[in-house]
Amino acid sequence: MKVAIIGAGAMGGAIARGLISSAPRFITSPGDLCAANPSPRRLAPLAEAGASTTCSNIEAVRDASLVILCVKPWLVKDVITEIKDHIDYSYAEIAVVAACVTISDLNEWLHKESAGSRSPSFCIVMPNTAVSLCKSMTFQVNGNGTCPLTLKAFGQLGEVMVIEERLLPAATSIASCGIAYALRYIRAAMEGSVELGIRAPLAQEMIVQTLIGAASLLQEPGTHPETEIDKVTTPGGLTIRGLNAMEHSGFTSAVINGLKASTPR
Ligand SMILES: NC(=O)C1=CN([C@@H]2O[C@H](COP(=O)(O)OP(=O)(O)OC[C@H]3O[C@@H](n4cnc5c(N)ncnc54)[C@H](OP(=O)(O)O)[C@@H]3O)[C@@H](O)[C@H]2O)C=CC1
Ligand SMILES: O=C(O)[C@@H]1CCC=N1
Repeated sequence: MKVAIIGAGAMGGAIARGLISSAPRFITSPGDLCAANPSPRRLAPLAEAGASTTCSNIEAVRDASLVILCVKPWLVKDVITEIKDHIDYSYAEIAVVAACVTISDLNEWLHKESAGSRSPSFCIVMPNTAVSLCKSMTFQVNGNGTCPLTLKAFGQLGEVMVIEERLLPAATSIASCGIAYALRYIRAAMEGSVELGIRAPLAQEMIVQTLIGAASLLQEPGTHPETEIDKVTTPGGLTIRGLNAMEHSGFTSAVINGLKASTPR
């Protein structure tokens, strides 16, 4: 089965690396993947990993069963116009990875006279950059049909939730942008650690393991962040002083404001 990735930038490249590393679970071998990008420099590492690469979007989508479109949102319409006549709507699925496009936009852009009234199977997919390590939180909004190939592909690349379109803006902010917010917390904690005399690489190791622990605690059934925080905060102790100082600096408000600011309208 051929998978085409159109746009091999940050996200397309990460998806390609994730699919290659998870072979043979979705693609049988790296050669089943064809990545297209205008500048060859993005393609070189994928070619080295065994994927087929091309600067022609049309060549990439020919005979593909799954087309994953990963270009900037404002290019989606033009790229669809370029490739749609070369995609066989009778079997191919189209997964569009782009913020701020809607199912209604895609319905209109994907329509082609030659297909009569046949609509392609398509969906919007919103992963985060951890797809490259198969640890993404990905959302899928189906436009037409259930898009089982897309679900299976992204299921190899982490967790997938099929959601309603109305939830996608918030979900994008929480997880696709949110991975950057989590990383910014880590950077902030590293800066604090350096001020406290810990070298940055050692601080990074300490903080990352602490966050893995925190996330793992919350993966246990029936728990909640505040329940776990209560276990840490000795009355009159150290942690509550730190938490209160963070709140005086607006920690919770900063996070809420950030999530709201990055929710597409
Ligand atoms: N980055 C992220 O974490 C996330 C991104 N997204 C979505 O993914 C999409 C891609 O974003 P991102 O990967 O960050 O952006 P990038 O700019 O990193 O990648 C876009 C790629 O598309 C290529 N490109 C430009 N024009 C065309 C074209 N006509 N045909 C084929 N490829 C083309 C670019 O090539 P060149 O560099 O040669 O111009 C570039 O490699 C966006 O719509 C974004 O909303 C969604 C979730 C998370
Ligand atoms: O910042 C952005 O617009 C893209 C979409 C979600 C994550 N990155």
